[in-house]
Amino acid sequence: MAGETGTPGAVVAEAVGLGKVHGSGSAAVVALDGVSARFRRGEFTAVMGPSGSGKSTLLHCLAGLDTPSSGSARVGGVDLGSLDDDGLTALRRERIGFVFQSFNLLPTLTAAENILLPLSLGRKRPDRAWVDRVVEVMGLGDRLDHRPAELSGGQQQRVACARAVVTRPDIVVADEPTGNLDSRSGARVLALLAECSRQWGQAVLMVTHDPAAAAYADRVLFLADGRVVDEMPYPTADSVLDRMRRFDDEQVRG
Ligand SMILES: Nc1ncnc2c1ncn2[C@@H]1O[C@H](COP(=O)(O)OP(=O)(O)OP(=O)(O)O)[C@@H](O)[C@H]1O
Repeated sequence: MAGETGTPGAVVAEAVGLGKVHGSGSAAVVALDGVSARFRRGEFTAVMGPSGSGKSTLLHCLAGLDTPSSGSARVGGVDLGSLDDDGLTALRRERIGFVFQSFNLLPTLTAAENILLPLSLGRKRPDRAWVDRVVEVMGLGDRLDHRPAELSGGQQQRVACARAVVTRPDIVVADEPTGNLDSRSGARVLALLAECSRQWGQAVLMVTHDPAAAAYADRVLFLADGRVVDEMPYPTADSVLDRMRRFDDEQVRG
């Protein structure tokens, strides 16, 4: 399986006709309505769209954190729906890295212990050179012994990023990773995500509302009402902003 997903440009994650309905009866909300998309090794994808368009739900389904109502989510050729709880936990730990807006660090552990946590949970030996490189790119060398409460928001998010990539997962999913950060910390996090895809060959999937953040990606998928409505390769902040304005105009006219 590692060989299959190790080739540059290989599809490492895929949404196939993904549908998700939250709730039931009169309270049912269609969050995803048949989303199909492929995510390749070395490709950084930003997911954008209005509030409630299904961005987080798509990320959660692809990361095995939510179960689709129809269609399938695949990572490394494995249909997540075919796995039992233990299989899903192992796949998430080994193949998927997560970065959330809320950091989700363990408060009693130091930065170094938080970064190495996925390896210790998987009983894997750290690759020292790799860990050092991640820590260097994140600029965390002098903060490793600090606990989360002793770190700034930007530093905490960089620890969360380092933790997400320390196992060299096939895919890194980031849900508004810069939403709570000042622009300098945000730029650092985005630079790491870009390096993950360009230098280290991971597929990176990031939800953002910020055109400047999306400009770090190789392409943007635009969602509306639970569907992929457009895709933009080689985005710039201006081209993304322009596209978003046209969506707004279309909605007003429609
Ligand atoms: N657990 C849930 N129960 C019920 N409805 C939900 C649940 N999670 C999401 N939804 C609904 O599904 C739709 C899609 O939500 P989702 O969070 O995926 O959108 P989003 O594009 O990420 O939004 P935002 O940009 O505001 O974060 C929304 O209408 C939302 O209210």
